[in-house]
Amino acid sequence: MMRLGVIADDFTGATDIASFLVENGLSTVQLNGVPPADYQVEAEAVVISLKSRSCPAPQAVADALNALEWLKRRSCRQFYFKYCSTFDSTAQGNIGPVTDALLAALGETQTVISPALPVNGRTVYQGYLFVMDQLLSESGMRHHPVTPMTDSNLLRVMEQQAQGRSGLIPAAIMDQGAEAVKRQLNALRRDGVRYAVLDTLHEQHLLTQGEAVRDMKLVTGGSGLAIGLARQLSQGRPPRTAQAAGAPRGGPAVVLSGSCSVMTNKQVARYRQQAPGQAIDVERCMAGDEALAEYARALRQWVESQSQGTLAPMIYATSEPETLRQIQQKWGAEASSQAVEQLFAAVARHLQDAGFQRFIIAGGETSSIVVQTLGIRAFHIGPTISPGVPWVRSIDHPLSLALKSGNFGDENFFARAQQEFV
Ligand SMILES: Nc1ncnc2c1ncn2[C@@H]1O[C@H](COP(=O)(O)OP(=O)(O)OP(=O)(O)O)[C@@H](O)[C@H]1O
Ligand SMILES: O=C(O)[C@@H](O)C(=O)CO
Repeated sequence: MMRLGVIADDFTGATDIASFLVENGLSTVQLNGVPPADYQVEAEAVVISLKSRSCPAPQAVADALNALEWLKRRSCRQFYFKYCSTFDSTAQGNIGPVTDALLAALGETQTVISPALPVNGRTVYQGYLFVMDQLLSESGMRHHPVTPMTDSNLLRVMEQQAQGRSGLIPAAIMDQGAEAVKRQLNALRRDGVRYAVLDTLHEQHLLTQGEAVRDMKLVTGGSGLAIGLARQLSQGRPPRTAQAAGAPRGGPAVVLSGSCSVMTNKQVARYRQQAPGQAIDVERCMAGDEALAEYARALRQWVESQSQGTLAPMIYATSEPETLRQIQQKWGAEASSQAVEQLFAAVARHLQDAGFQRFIIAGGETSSIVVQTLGIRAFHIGPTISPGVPWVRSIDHPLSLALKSGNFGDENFFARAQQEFV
């Protein structure tokens, strides 16, 4: 029985929520894009990952409705629209239009807005979203290159994007428990409020929210609300059974790091002291298709020659901001990042052919391109390595992957993913 269908607006965001679902007892499969109508999946929760976060609203709406249709055909009982815990949306914003379209398609008039993930420092108070100790609009997100967030008030942001009105369920009501939250949701509904923004200061608030919305047809949020909801749907079942299908295989492993985030830079620096590493030479990626193919073959040979140690060899494009700035100035940001992605794709394909079975990958775009290249359409979600980063096991191929969002994980992530789980 499919209890929950999640429509996620990006790839590592999908893996993030899937990880919280299994950790709270629901067996979960992630699908990369909407599969054909006859594709069979056995799981209590299904997460469909889209690439719609920075799309224009009409495209994002069409993708979300397509995913909804697939889930509805499987008699899915409840639906969850997953967006970023920092509410990333363009100036034209597609979170509002997608929410409106899903509500209309399900014949519903109200949903909740809950992006919070306190374990990663995202909280909501009086409807304002905080990143650690800063308002969203005063955090680094105000400079985001694609989705700069200059307003932290979620009621306002929603009303600017969507057709209906927003209302708030404040922390004081959240503290009173699920029955009080349900009463407030009903009161807001009577007042014609379509989007109820949920204050969230800590995990207990997420558990209260899960109980309050367990019968709501459509919920929306980051991955935190999934903690509360999964606890309800699994009735508190321990995670071990749900995670079993995604447990990592043994076999040769490699680390591919394509993120330049602050945390990934720290992780790469630490791992270089523990295992063999090879930095990517961007110039060789930019020298045309043949040179790139030749470079990928050379890297395959290097990885194979290094894979006798206890920890997997690493290939990394990860660079400090100043180095990256120089690369981008010389080659162009778009062209250099695409060439690096192509190189990772080619190397991953070679290593798959060479029998590598575990890929540890850093960066959302990098993960997405590698998964696509390896021909992975769906995977079971396994045990959590760090909050929001699980091991996953492909359904279509004998492969296990750890797909890390740029800023997620601790400094020792790459080594821990291998030492503590296989
Ligand atoms: N040295 C480099 N020179 C040029 N481009 C690079 C370099 N290193 C990485 N890139 C590119 O930067 C982009 C990083 O995006 P990616 O989504 O993989 O990481 P991220 O943004 O840190 O992760 P997330 O999206 O999970 O936050 C990729 O397109 C990658 O190819
Ligand atoms: O919610 C988050 O912060 C993450 O799942 C994410 O979406 C990162 O892209």
